[in-house]
Amino acid sequence: MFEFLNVKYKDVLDLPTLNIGQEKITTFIGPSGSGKTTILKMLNKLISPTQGKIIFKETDLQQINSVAHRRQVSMLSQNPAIFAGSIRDNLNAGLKFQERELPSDGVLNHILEQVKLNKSLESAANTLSGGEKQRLALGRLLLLNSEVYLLDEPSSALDDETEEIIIQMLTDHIKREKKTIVMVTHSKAIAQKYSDIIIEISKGKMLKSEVQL
Ligand SMILES: Nc1ncnc2c1ncn2[C@@H]1O[C@H](COP(=O)(O)OP(=O)(O)OP(=O)(O)O)[C@@H](O)[C@H]1O
Repeated sequence: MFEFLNVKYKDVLDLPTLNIGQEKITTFIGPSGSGKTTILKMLNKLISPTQGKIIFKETDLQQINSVAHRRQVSMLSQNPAIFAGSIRDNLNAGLKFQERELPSDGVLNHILEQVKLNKSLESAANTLSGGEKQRLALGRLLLLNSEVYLLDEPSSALDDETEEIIIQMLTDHIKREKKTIVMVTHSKAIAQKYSDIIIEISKGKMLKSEVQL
C-alpha cells in the first residue's frame, strides 16, 4: 500500500526500501528518537521526504492532495488534542473538519462503548484523565472510518488492562472492516501479539522486518 523508494528525511531517516501492506497491522518498534514518529508523519503527508519518494497505491504521494490523502489515512498522534467542550463536540470534531455529516447519539454512544469510555456525551472533555482523553481521541479517529489508521503509541497513557482491551478492540475492528494499521509502540509484547509485521528501527534505519505467524 505504501512503498518507500530511497527515502531520506534530513539526517533523521534513511530507508532505501520499505513496504507497508494493505489490510495488515504493521508495527514499528525501536528506541526513543530512532525516527518512528517521523515515518508516521511522512505516511500522513505532514512532512515529505527530503530525498526519494513514497508511493501510495501506485501514485507518488507528492502528487496527491494532502487534505484528500488525510481522508483516507488518519493519524492518532502521541498527544492528541482534546478541545474545550463536551465529549460529543470532541467526537464530532474530525467529521466537522472534513465537512461530513454528524452521527446520531446512538452511533456516538456505541463508539464510547468500543473505546471503554463510560461517560455521557454531555460531559466536559477537559476534565477527563490522560488515559480517558486518549480513548476519546481514538473514538474520534474511528468515527472518521478511514482506510488507514496511523497510531503513535495508542496505548501509552493506559494501564495494562485497558491497553489490552483497547488494542484487542482496535485489531478486531481493523480485521473485520478490512482496514490497515500502521502503529508505533514501545511494547514488544503488544507488537508481538497483535501485528502482522514488526519493523525494527534504529537510528533512522531499518534493522529488521519480521512477519508474525
Ligand atoms: N523536523 C525535524 N527536523 C530535524 N530533526 C527532526 C525533525 N523531527 C524530528 N527530528 C529528530 O529526529 C529524531 C527522530 O524523531 P522521532 O520523533 O521520529 O523519534 P521516535 O522514534 O518517534 O521517538 P519516541 O519513541 O521518543 O517518540 C529525533 O532525534 C528528533 O529530534
